[in-house]
Amino acid sequence: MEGLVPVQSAGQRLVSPSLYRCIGSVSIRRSVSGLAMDRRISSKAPSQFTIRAQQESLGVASSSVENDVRIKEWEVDMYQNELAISQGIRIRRKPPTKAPLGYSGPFELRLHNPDSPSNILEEITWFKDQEVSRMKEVNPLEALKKAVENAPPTRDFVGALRMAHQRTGFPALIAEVKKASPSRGILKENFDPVEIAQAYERGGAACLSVLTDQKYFKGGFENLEAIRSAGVKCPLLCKEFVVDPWQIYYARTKGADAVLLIAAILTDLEITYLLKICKKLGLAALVEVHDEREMGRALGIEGIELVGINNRSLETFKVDISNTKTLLEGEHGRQIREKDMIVVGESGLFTPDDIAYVQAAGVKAVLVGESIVKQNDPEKGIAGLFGRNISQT
Ligand SMILES: O=P(O)(O)OC[C@@H](O)[C@@H](O)c1c[nH]c2ccccc12
Repeated sequence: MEGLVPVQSAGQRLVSPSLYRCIGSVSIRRSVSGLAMDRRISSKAPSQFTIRAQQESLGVASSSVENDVRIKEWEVDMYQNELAISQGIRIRRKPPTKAPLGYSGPFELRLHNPDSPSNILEEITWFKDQEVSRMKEVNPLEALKKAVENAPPTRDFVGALRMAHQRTGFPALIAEVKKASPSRGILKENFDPVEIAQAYERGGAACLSVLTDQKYFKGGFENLEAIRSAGVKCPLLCKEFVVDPWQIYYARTKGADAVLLIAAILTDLEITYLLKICKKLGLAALVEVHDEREMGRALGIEGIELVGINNRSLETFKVDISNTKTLLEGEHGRQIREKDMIVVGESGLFTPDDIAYVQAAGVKAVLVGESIVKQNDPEKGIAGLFGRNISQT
């Protein structure tokens, strides 16, 4: 990684934060192609010193140099999109922008991309990108890193799932604290996250999942914090749309024990880096897949312990619990057993038959929101979902 264009030097930023991200002392780029691009740019892009020297000696207008830098930034974003597409990722991470003035290069021939989001997942991802930029200004990464040093230790999310599975003989339950969703609207009017979390814990949940997205799920980081400080013992999954390492640090400071990484929006290299950050911070990571291709990608990434199979497409909202079975058949299922990974069956589970169905398919855990959060008494909701009391077996 040496020899990169510096992220910042002499108090003046040469490239935008979207190009380079700092994790500890290591500067990383957002994509595999980015690694190649780093080399390309580092050999071509002048240092700030050189830029200034050139400007002074040649009298070149600084705006033209800035435009060159803008072109490079834009091109890198385009390369990143190409890489994501090559991995079967349909979600574009940012709205397409027109090439900067004076651009000539490999993307000239590219067909025009529609500039409105093509589905809800893409819309959420675009919004998240801006939201995170705003949040970063209030809470810079350096401050979060300091806060993490003094944060209480995390709880063992994966261990809690394994223990509950052994104890009950059922898939371990990750019970979701969820007020609303774009597909189902408001699920519970009088929503008290702490009360719900405590009821889930009494009902035998192994872990909890807490939606922190405000705009689309009416969740919040304050819910995560409140549940944590109310003395709930279950490990907590921060249910977010992670597109930036900063969000992982932030989740850790707010009491998360695990985070969600959605394969539909992250490249393999991003998942790899984010897993490393999770490990460094003592967090578990639930890597979510929805189709065969994403499952294949997840199996090729080193260090994944928990894979979630979402039965709901985040692009179309279609729910089909046979997705869990399909993705666990054949070679993928064999590799999962061989690696002793825990598979979590996610979404659309309502009855003891549903639980039995995904268990027979091979899951050791389930992630359930709607069917239990909607009940007047979520504790009883859990017993209804499993067909028996799973709190003391
Ligand atoms: O409410 P359900 O159908 O039981 O689903 C829970 C959970 O699987 C779902 O909320 C979910 C799965 N993956 C996500 C990613 C983002 C937001 C939400 C989700």
